[in-house]
Amino acid sequence: MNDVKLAVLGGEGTGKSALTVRFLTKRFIGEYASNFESVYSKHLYLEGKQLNLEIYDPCSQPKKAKFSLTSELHWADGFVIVYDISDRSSFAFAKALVYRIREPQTSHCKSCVLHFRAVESAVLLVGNKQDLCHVREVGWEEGQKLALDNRCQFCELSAAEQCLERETECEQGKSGERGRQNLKQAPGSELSAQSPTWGSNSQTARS
Ligand SMILES: Nc1nc2c(ncn2[C@@H]2O[C@H](COP(=O)(O)OP(=O)(O)OP(=O)(O)O)[C@@H](O)[C@H]2O)c(=O)[nH]1
Repeated sequence: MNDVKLAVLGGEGTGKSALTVRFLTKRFIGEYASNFESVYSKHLYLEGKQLNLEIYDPCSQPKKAKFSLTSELHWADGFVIVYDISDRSSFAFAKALVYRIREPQTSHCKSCVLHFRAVESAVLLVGNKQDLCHVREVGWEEGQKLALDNRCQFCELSAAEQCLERETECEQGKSGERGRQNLKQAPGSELSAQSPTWGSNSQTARS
């Protein structure tokens, strides 16, 4: 079975936990305790292959050096960078994260070390809270451009609701279908959460 490690990063309150839990359980839970960072584990099938997916969901640590990302770059195979489409500052934060991951000096990242050549990490840029498109501060085109310019995938989503319904209401909400994950849970697969083996605040995972 292949192991795939994903780190979910982004500004405070952008919905990292909501998206992670929605993906894992198909449920939206409105409020989370944000004091702990967690690594969730799940078995699933993707394109006929069985995967053991580990997802790192950090807690927000405003005082932490925001863009060092050293531990994450060593640990993760790929990154999900989340911003809130109704919060422009969260887009600026996401942009800085994308630049950090893509900057040439990031040659010590896990995938580069593994392959002894400049293999890039996969990055998915997610504009969350598409249901708040009536108070949108970041255009769909801006997200798409940032992604294209930095060799990332891009989608807008709402962890809170079905995007398809919202698309009919939002002039710019054309990306929800593209953002759908084509991941299928393996029969008998298990979801579990544990503390990360690295990080500055390795404590009990939230439930
Ligand atoms: N309207 C709306 N609210 C959302 C959505 N996703 C998350 N939220 C809300 O946004 C707030 C923050 O969500 P979290 O999932 O805790 O965000 P986070 O990025 O994990 O937060 P920190 O860990 O504190 O940085 C909560 O009140 C959620 O209910 C969404 O798609 N739409």
